[in-house]
Amino acid sequence: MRLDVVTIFPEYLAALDVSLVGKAAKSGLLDVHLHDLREWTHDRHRTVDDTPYGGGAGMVMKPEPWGLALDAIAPVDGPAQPRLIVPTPAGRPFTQELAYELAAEPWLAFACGRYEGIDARVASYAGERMRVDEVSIGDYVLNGGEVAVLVMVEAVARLLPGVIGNPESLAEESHSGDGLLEYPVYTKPPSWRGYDVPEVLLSGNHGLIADWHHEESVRRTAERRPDLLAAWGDVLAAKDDSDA
Ligand SMILES: COc1ccc(Cn2ccc3ccc(-c4cc(N)[nH]n4)cc32)cc1
Repeated sequence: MRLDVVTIFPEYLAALDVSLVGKAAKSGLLDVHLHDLREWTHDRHRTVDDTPYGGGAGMVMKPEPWGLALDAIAPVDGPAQPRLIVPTPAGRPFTQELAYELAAEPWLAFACGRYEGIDARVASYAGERMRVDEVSIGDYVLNGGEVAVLVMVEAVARLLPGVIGNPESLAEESHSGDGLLEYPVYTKPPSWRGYDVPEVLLSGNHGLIADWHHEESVRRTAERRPDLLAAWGDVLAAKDDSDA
């Protein structure tokens, strides 16, 4: 997979060279290209923002540098186009499902906005030749898109074959598809500062352990994410109807 990231703070994305994503990049599973948006400015101050039409606080990122950046990275007459991901508080939710979808793409480009966002015409212009998704990583407000890109790149990269050591672990994770949160995990020692590992996990009885895992997942989901449990209940009800 090729990844292009355009930002006015390329140093923010240095984290992509670390750990899992860094390993994927070094092993050729990921081909990461970082770009400084100011490369595509031509005034003395390398200006990337201006005041918003319609008034309002803050500044908006000018469309011209973004248009030049997109044309340089993904030429109009090029053999392929990337899927463009634009982090924004006003975007569609980033979910594990979307992470799997993006992991199947051969080429992703990420546009990191700052200020109050990017001139809306940039997404329209890009949309003429590539799929554009405006994506939110959660209902809270960041100062820019860089952190959101780090989140999404990590969530996507770990799904690529060969990136993480134990692919089976992907199936058991929270949000991995059964709709429940992950059960609590333990390792040695069996007793630590007065806290003991649940007996069942030391029993070697795989059936009881599986039951305990499921019960703990349901308990945690009911406690922390009742919204997921409601959805899970609907799935079960639909399954019962179809089995009836
Ligand atoms: C109109 O309201 C605002 C508009 C933009 C901003 C700052 N900002 C600029 C670019 C940018 C990209 C992503 C995000 C973001 C994404 C999520 N889930 N939270 N925050 C924030 C971003 C603040 C507020």
